[in-house]
Amino acid sequence: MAYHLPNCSSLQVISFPVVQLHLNRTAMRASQKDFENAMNQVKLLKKDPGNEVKLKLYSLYKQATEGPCNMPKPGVFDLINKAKWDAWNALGSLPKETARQNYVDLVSSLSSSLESSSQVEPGTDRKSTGYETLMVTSEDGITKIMLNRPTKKNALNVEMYHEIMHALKAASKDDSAITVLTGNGDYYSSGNDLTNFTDIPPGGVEEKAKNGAILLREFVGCFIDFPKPLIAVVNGPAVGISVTLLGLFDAVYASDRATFHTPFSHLGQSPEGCSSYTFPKIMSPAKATEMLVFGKKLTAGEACAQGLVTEVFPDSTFQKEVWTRLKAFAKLPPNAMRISKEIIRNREKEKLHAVNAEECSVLQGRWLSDECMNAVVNFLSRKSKL
Ligand SMILES: CCCCC/C=C/C(=O)SCCNC(=O)CCNC(=O)[C@H](O)C(C)(C)COP(=O)(O)OP(=O)(O)OC[C@H]1O[C@@H](n2cnc3c(N)ncnc32)[C@H](O)[C@@H]1OP(=O)(O)O
Repeated sequence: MAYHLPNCSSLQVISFPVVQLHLNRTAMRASQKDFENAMNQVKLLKKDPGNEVKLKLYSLYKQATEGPCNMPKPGVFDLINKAKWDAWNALGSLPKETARQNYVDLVSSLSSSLESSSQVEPGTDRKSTGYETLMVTSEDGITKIMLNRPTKKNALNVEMYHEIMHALKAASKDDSAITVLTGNGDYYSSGNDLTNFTDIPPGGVEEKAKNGAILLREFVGCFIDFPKPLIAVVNGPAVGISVTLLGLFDAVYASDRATFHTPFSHLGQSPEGCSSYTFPKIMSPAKATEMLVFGKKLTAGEACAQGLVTEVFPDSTFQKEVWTRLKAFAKLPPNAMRISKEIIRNREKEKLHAVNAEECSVLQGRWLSDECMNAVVNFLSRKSKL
């Protein structure tokens, strides 16, 4: 069974074997017809039901067709197969007939809740921007880069990292005066997409970690080098790399609903986005340690008091107030703003690139640690959240 498909989301990674297995089964029994109908319905679902549900479907399918889990437990690094094994094994000695019935019931509930959904899938207008994971617009002198995976809390998958770099490079050359990064939906961003860890290349986890470090270094480098005023409009909670990068922005406006959380130790990881350098400078070494080492989550007000956030607005008026202000900023002479940013930031650039390189190298090692692997497995098998 192929568990890793190049350039596929984790959702496909898990759903594919389920569908393939379904197609291979031909044995007929009394309620086999309903079961087969349900298998076909799964393939027709228009909206992705999410990994948790797909693991449930997988486990029920296996239990219904093969009985209790009889496979050896996959290794800790084999994330997808381990999550699937855990789900199947958790069904214990559930009888085959019950599993089959539960599978049919689950598919039926999914069909009614997902098929009838009139909610427009976010990103449907992506053809107008050419991006899969972003909405990029340019008007009133402002290029707005909006993270657009709201159903995933705007988690940054590999494609999004590349698209943000592309959008920043384009914005640095377009005729807008300022550039804004914000999020679509209730989150600003939940940080690195933890399913990025599941697509292991032929060179194994070492190659995966090396590629991740190269990508991260290039990604953060784009923020260090960005030449125009760069403003974050933090519309909701921010996690991980979406928080650390804020130290490289020129202004950060936040809704009072936003929170700022960098749970690196909880994830067996270490700081990135130059935060090991910018945060102690912005908020003092001790306050930076509380955030980056102990994972203390800050409210928007606290982040403002620490200097990470420029100003906080009530959520009810956030968008109106912030965009009015940004439109006024965007009318200022663009060359003067660019030159002033340069004089404020340029003497730090070399240092920031060196910090970025060091952080990426340390993280490369962290990604290979048991602490990190276990945290990712726990999230993917839904044993833990932040
Ligand atoms: C290569 C460069 C690497 C750079 C290094 C970066 C490091 C970091 O950014 S570390 C921070 C990583 N982020 C996290 O650990 C957050 C993990 N997510 C959560 O703990 C929770 O999802 C939450 C607290 C952010 C939100 O909880 P809740 O409101 O209960 O919503 P759900 O958990 O149901 O989430 C909805 C949907 O979104 C998926 N999702 C959310 N965050 C992530 C994520 N970071 N990675 C992958 N997927 C994420 C979640 O799985 C749900 O999906 P479905 O189950 O398919 O509905």
